[in-house]
Amino acid sequence: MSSLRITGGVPLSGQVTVRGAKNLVPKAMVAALLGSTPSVLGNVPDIKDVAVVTNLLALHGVTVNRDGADGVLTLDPSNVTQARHADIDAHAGDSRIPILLCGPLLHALGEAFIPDLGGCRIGDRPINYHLEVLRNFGARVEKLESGIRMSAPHGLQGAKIDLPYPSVGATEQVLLTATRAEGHTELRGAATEPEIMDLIAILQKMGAIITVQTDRVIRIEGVPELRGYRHRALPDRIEAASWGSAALATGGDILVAGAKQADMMAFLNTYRKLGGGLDIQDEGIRFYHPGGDLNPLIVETNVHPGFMTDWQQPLVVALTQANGVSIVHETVYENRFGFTRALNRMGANIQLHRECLGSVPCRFGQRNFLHSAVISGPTPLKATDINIPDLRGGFSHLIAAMAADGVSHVTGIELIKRGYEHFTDKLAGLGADFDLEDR
Ligand SMILES: CC(=O)N[C@H]1[C@@H](OP(=O)(O)OP(=O)(O)OC[C@H]2O[C@@H](n3ccc(=O)[nH]c3=O)[C@H](O)[C@@H]2O)O[C@H](CO)[C@@H](O)[C@@H]1O
Ligand SMILES: C=C(OP(=O)(O)O)C(=O)O
Repeated sequence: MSSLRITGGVPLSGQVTVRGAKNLVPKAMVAALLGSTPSVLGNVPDIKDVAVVTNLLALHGVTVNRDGADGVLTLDPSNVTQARHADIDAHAGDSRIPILLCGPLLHALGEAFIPDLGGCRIGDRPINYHLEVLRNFGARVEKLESGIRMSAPHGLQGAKIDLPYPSVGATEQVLLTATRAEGHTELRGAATEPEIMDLIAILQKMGAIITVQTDRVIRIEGVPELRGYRHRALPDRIEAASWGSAALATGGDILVAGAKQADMMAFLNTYRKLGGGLDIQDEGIRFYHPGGDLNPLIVETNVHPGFMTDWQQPLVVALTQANGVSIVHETVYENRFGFTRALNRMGANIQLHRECLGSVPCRFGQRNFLHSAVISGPTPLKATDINIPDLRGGFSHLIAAMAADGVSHVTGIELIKRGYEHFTDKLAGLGADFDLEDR
């Protein structure tokens, strides 16, 4: 397990490049299973979640060839086969993606098995919406000791589905199942994140008929066959925002090449109100600390087009340096503030509350979840030893260590490789002072 010894106090300055979005690329890879011919996906980052899905697809007979330099994947689904449960379980890693293989495998093989899911430990993260959706399409769902087995002996039929919450994964579940189902599907309460729209674009390239209406309604007309696609994945708006937060927290200046303004509007507004400097260009976005005080803010996470939940953890580190009291109301996950314990050990002043401290409708009020944070600043941060808890909390710990006075020892950095491509190379390129230790 690798660890980092980070000497803080160095402003991060320079340029990084973000490539394909962690929250789109693995789904696009799964979509290739629906095609009768090979697909080609470009702008693919070298991250662990892509490696996990590559292995899972290979277990099911899909050949995945990668042109490493350009990040181009060629996926050939012509020999799809059922994989052994034990093999799937061993390769599922800490990814959320296996659940999305169900629809395509049910179409291709009439059966599917998914292991218990991984992903960031930021709440219970049930899959009840997914299972309900698949039952609505006609799948039989059986809970096993090690996961869930599904079958669709009579194929899959279009359905009317109303999601209780605009779940990204459940929306993807519907899209990946309905496009080849018999008949029409109407989805109400759909998520509309940029990554969802990019997946819809991919499916349309394959021959799917998908209409995105107003008020989160999506209609899909099932077709008997889909063909392979050629697509360049949209950039990772979460990694871009993470580097922006790092620039502010360390007093630096980072040009994020590839960052796409249209996907980050809510983040950019918040960044500007916080007092961060922005230079929005066609090829990327420059994030910088302009000097002077940072302004305290009230930030409420929400589904798109609101402030994305994955943006909040790195931004909280910058809020610890704002001149006053800030509030973050996390309305998407019930347990996403565990990472603040390490920040408080470093000298931050973050108090967690069970109340909804904001006006965004939230499922967690009065349910004993510490899902609102009150952050008092500015507080100088002191170096400490940190073990990374999850992907975004881990990146926030890296930012804090780089902003802190002294030498921090950060372990468990493998988790960060799930969603940040070559992040130690990028940190070195930005002037960070650290040593990588392999244990
Ligand atoms: C791999 C990937 O794309 N991950 C993203 C995806 O996660 P993921 O798709 O897992 O997130 P969802 O949008 O489904 O989850 C949102 C909320 O719905 C709840 N829920 C979800 C499904 C379900 O069956 N039952 C249920 O109750 C979750 O517990 C959570 O409280 O969207 C999240 C919200 O933008 C992001 O933070 C994740 O980075
Ligand atoms: C929660 C996240 O990822 P996942 O859903 O893959 O755990 C994230 O990217 O912040």
